[in-house]
Amino acid sequence: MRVDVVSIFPEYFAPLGLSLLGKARAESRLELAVHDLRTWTHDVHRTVDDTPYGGGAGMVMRPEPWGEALDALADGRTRLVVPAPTGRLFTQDLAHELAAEEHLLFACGRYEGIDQRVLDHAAGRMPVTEVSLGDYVLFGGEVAVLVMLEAITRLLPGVLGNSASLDEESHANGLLEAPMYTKPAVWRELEVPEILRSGDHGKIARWRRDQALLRTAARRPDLVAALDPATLDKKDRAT
Ligand SMILES: NC(=O)c1ccno1
Repeated sequence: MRVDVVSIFPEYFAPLGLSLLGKARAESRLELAVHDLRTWTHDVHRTVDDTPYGGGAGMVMRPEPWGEALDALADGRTRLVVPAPTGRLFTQDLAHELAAEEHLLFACGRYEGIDQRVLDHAAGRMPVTEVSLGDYVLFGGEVAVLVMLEAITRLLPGVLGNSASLDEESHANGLLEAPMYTKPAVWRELEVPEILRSGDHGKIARWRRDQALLRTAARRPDLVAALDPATLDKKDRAT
């Protein structure tokens, strides 16, 4: 997978050299390049914004630099992703969808956002997806791209040491995962649930499934409501 990120604050992406993301890059599972939008400005002040038509507070990012940036970076494989509060909610399903793309081009808006014509013009030549991390507003798209990149690249083959983790974690099956424990068996008088130390893998699996259902029902009833009934067995229904 190739990823290009365009921002007026490319330094936000320095952490991308760390941890698994850095490993994915080092092992060529991920080609990543970060670009300064001002590269595509031509005035002495390297202007990227101006006042909004129709009035209103703040500034809007001008279309010209973005147009030139997309001209330079997009090709026939590109999917443009624009982090914005107005976007489609970012979920594990969307992370999987984006992880299957050949080329992701992230456009980090700032101020009040990017002139709408940039997205409209881009939509004539590539898929464009505005994506929101949630119902809140950030200073810009950079932090949202960091979050999305971590969620996406950990799904790429070979990036996680043990890909089985992907099958058991939260949202892998529509539920939150069960609580996890490790040694010592007793810590500050708190014991690891006996069932987890029983060695009975069938009972352990059932306990974890029950805990996942109970935890999800308590914290995210919306996820329970969205479950496909066909994925629930009789024991699930009894939980
Ligand atoms: N909610 C978001 O994802 C977002 C992106 C930029 N500002 O807010």
